[in-house]
Amino acid sequence: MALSGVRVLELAGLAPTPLCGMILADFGAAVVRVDRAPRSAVSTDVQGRGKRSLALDLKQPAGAATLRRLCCAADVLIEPFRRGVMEKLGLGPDVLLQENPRLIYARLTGFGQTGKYARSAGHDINYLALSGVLSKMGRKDENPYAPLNLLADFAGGGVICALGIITALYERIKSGKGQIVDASMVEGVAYLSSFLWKSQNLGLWNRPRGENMLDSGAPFYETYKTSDGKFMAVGAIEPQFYEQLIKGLGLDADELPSQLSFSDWPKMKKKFASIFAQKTQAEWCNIFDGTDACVTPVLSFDDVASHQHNKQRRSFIKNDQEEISPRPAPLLSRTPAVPSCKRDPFIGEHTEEILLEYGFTKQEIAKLYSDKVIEFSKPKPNL
Ligand SMILES: C[C@H](CCC[C@@H](C)[C@H]1CC[C@H]2[C@@H]3[C@H](O)C[C@@H]4C[C@H](O)CC[C@]4(C)[C@H]3C[C@H](O)[C@]12C)C(=O)SCCNC(=O)CCNC(=O)[C@H](O)C(C)(C)COP(=O)(O)OP(=O)(O)OC[C@H]1O[C@@H](n2cnc3c(N)ncnc32)[C@H](O)[C@@H]1OP(=O)(O)O
Repeated sequence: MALSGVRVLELAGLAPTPLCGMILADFGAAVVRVDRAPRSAVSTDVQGRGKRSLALDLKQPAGAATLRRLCCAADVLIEPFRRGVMEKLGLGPDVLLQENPRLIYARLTGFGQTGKYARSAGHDINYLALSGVLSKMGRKDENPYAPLNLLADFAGGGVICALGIITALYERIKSGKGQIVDASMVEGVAYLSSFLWKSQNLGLWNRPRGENMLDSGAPFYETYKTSDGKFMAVGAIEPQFYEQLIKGLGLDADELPSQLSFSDWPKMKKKFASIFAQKTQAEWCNIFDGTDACVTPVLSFDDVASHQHNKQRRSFIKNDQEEISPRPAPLLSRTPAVPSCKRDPFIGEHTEEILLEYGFTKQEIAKLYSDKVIEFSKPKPNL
């Protein structure tokens, strides 16, 4: 796989860092999740695919020293804490990069390492708000609306941080040097919104929130309820595709206002809604599948893996526990990701094997264990 041979230490955190680590693991990196000791009963990391777990108490000097030693033999460290936490533990980049100048030290935070908010708590919605992007989201006359915690946490956070790490690894081939990746989710999601910034002069966003073409203002870029309580998504922007939408809906273009007549959009939405409400989702799929009308079913998580297109591409996978999840993307032709089929690791499940692999002796491990610096967890056999 593309990242085989790359050793990653991921300090356990909430949603974004686990995704970043899982992406690297899916593409072949050996990812160790460093969990807290004393450990909580259950890990909150549901994105532990392909990782191993080491439980380590970083608050004890011997625990911090253990991490320092691990970092000497690692390529990447990902830390998910707010500004100053790692420095307080004596694990700041100045220390770790001095000991291993090749280390990529990735800091995945909400607000970044500098600035007024660097030490403040926050979550996806706060980062999205500060990026300016949240102000653009939501329907007409409603408050801004955060689309789950997908944008800041995962797109602007986990994925952008993975991009930073891979870029730094690539650069290291030339320079031989590691560096710090300061991945702020505010900036990550702002960067993702470059199109919004750069398209302002096109008039795409001149109207209030919820009244523009791509923010649920337009009748041809909207979701509609079907007679069986499901939904269809319509994205017929270009005139030639809009024409096919109109045809599929059984309307006559000559009797309708022009596609870009803003003042007619609310009326047209009502018209489209009443038509979509007359047939089931499956019936609309029969009409629109195979056309360029840009009309697709809004699939539920129950239906998505069995949809013909997704099945044909094997876009969803099942692990040993029969749990379905999305296959890693994108597809690389020669060295595709090979996601692990095993269950996620228990906290501390691989403590001993990881330490041995990183050069600790059995005696050193026994001492760390008796000093309660590390913990082991053995999976219980199935009854
Ligand atoms: C919207 C999302 C968040 C969604 C998360 C939810 C899905 C989950 C959140 C709570 C979960 C539930 C809960 O845990 C209870 C149940 C548990 C059960 O097992 C499962 C069911 C639960 C109901 C469970 C269900 C779900 O999992 C939850 C609902 C986000 O936006 S995520 C993005 C958050 N932001 C960031 O990641 C940005 C950077 N980080 C931060 O800003 C802060 O870390 C943050 C997130 C604000 C948290 O602040 P906090 O004060 O808690 O931490 P830090 O200041 O960073 O300091 C960390 C301290 O921990 C010490 N430490 C770390 N590792 C170790 C170690 N190995 N050993 C010892 N000590 C360690 C570290 O030294 C720091 O100590 P100090 O505070 O003394 O300096």
